[in-house]
Amino acid sequence: MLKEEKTLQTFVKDICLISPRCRIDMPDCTMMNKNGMVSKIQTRIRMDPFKSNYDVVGKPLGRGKFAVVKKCIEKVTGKEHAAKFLRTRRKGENCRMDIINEIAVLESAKANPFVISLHEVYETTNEIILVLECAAGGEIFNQCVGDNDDAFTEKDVIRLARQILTGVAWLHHNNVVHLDLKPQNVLLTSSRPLGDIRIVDFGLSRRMDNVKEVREILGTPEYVAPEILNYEPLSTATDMWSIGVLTYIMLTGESPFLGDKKQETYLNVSQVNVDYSQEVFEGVSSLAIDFIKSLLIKNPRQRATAEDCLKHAWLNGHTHPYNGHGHTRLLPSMHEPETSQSESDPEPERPTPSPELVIVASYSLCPGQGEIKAGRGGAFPFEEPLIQQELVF
Ligand SMILES: Nc1ncnc2c1ncn2[C@@H]1O[C@H](COP(=O)(O)OP(=O)(O)OP(=O)(O)O)[C@@H](O)[C@H]1O
Repeated sequence: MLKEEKTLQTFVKDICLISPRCRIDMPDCTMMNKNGMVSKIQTRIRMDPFKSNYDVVGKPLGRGKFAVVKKCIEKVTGKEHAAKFLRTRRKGENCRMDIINEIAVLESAKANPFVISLHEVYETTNEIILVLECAAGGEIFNQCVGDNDDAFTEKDVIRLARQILTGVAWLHHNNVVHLDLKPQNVLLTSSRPLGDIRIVDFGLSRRMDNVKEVREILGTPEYVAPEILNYEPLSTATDMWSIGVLTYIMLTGESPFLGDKKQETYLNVSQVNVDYSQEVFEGVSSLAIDFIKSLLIKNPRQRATAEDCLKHAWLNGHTHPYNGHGHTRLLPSMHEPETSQSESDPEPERPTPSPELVIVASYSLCPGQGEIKAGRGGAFPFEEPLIQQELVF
């Protein structure tokens, strides 16, 4: 057995034994509001100028809707980090508490080897800066849409999926749900040689303990589970759906539910309209397909949990041989997204389009940042997260 697998197995065993060592530092319940957001952090927020302590280098590592992430070097140590600059005001509202919640989740997951680690926090008049471990290999998204030489082999996907599941099992065991797992939020410590995964972006995360029910409209259309569209309670199973989608994309390079219109995407999700054909899964083992099928199930209660998944035969050395290419898929060429934005600014806020679907009461969208092939032919832009609109308890 490989050393890394051994470590993973020990780690998973710890989780399964509900080891007290694995439990995250539980914040006082009074520090948690009723929608599962944590409002108390332990990290000291620094008010001295970030730039006195760090040099920002190169072009941005990535952008989100309200954040830009830049590589920086800590002056004292010479160590590389990723600084996430988050605007505190969004659409005219003070969103500081959302950022505090993100910090709290990162803090509490510091013992989780597959969650990005938080080094320091700074605050200025308009933004909060999270100084994070730098995941130099970038998003797994890039390798999902990369050409054949960059594409993951099934063996790669097995190793990465085990890491994602181990990280997520840990979160779930500690009552944390991520709610925005997608190929842009799973990073690599290095791309060549292929490194280890780091889960990022806990901006939508919630704690499920001491919360009766969380029903929110959030997530990214292609990855959201049917219960989100149906406005039903969210749970750890909601993340498991996204892992099913993520695995499908890593193995095939295709997004299983993506349609050419948002309505079509939503319909595909709510009808669990998935293409498991030979054509899409050329050279992929039947166990891999069986694994995905255990996750893309409409009823959240019937979906495999992260711990179930880690015991699945596909992740435990029972794969069938790969195709002759040693790659999981043959990808069409895909172009990089164009950007005319200045490097230092986060994406500008876009006007909220009018609602397009009855089942999702209202949501806002911003343009895609990349492209991936839709499950049913054609390349369509990735869609950005739905913005939470309403909470019901
Ligand atoms: N620690 C890191 N190391 C390297 N790159 C990173 C790191 N954190 C984030 N990135 C890059 O920046 C991008 C945006 O980061 P992140 O998803 O955390 O921002 P966000 O504003 O919360 O995003 P969203 O709008 O999707 O919620 C990521 O997709 C990734 O490409």
